[in-house]
Amino acid sequence: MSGEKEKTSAPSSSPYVEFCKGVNGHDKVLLRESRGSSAEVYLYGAHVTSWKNDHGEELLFLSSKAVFKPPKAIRGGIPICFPQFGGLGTLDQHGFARNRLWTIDDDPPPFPTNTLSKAFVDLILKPSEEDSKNWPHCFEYRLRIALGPGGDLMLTSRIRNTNTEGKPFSFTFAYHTYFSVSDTSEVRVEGLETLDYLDNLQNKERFTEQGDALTFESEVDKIYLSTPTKIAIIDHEKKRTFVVRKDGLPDAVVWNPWDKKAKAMADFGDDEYKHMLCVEAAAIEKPITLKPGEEWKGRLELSAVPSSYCSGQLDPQRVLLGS
Ligand SMILES: O=P(O)(O)OC[C@H]1O[C@@H](O)[C@H](O)[C@@H](O)[C@@H]1O
Repeated sequence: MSGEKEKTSAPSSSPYVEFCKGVNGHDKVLLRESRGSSAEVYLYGAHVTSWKNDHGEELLFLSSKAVFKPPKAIRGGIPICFPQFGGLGTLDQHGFARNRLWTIDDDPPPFPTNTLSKAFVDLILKPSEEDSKNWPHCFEYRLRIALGPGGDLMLTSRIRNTNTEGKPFSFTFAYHTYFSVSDTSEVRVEGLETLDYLDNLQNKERFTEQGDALTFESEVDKIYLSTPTKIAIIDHEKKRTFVVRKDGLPDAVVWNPWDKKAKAMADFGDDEYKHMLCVEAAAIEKPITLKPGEEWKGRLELSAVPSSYCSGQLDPQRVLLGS
């Protein structure tokens, strides 16, 4: 509009994207969609800590004991596990991306897909000197976090090998999503039944999931292999179904620490395991290998849809096919 001074300071806020301070003065980005849904992203870890629907209801679990202080990763939301999932390598558990300070990517390369979203932020991570000592590879990790007009949350990771000496590198990866649920014992996960999994509680031994949808009554820590691109988490008490859509991420981790492990974690409330479930879109069994100049893309799309589930009346195919 004429007469209005254009803001020159970067980054500049808009009705859709606001740059502000969060817990302990950490930089935070608020994404808002016109119908009322929102998300919060900390630059520390490129960590999504909140995702709310257009009624303002929180959809992600964030521990009341979460520590917003480096080098600890934030407990809850969506930590990024890169370049290593879990203890599968020489790095610290889940790699270093979740406890590094990311920066705003002001000039991201164009996105091939056309999104209608105006509420998005582009972040970038490049290795520090210390990272290069522990993991001697050059990379650029670009992450776009976007809220769709209907409130869907979309995370797109683009990781490029920028080694100049012709060296390839391999990594494992996960979007470690903590979903907020009314009661973990009442939740069902559909889309993983009959698949093979590695059980982290039994030395990563391989088993095949039997029977029906997954339900939970004790600690679970499983890596499901070659999973479908859609997984549903059905919370009948809340009458809500989360649909996880993923691309480039063949595996899916399901984790809940249950009571004993919950008590052993300093940044997790003793009873909080009753209200959370991690379903993590991942690439673990077959590490991703990139030659110099190559780029990998891994995309996660989360939606929360109202569901009127009554036990025994649900056709899993209908949830997964979205009809
Ligand atoms: O405490 P962290 O490092 O955030 O990890 C939490 C859990 O993350 C899960 O992804 C792993 O499968 C579990 O084994 C692990 O305990």
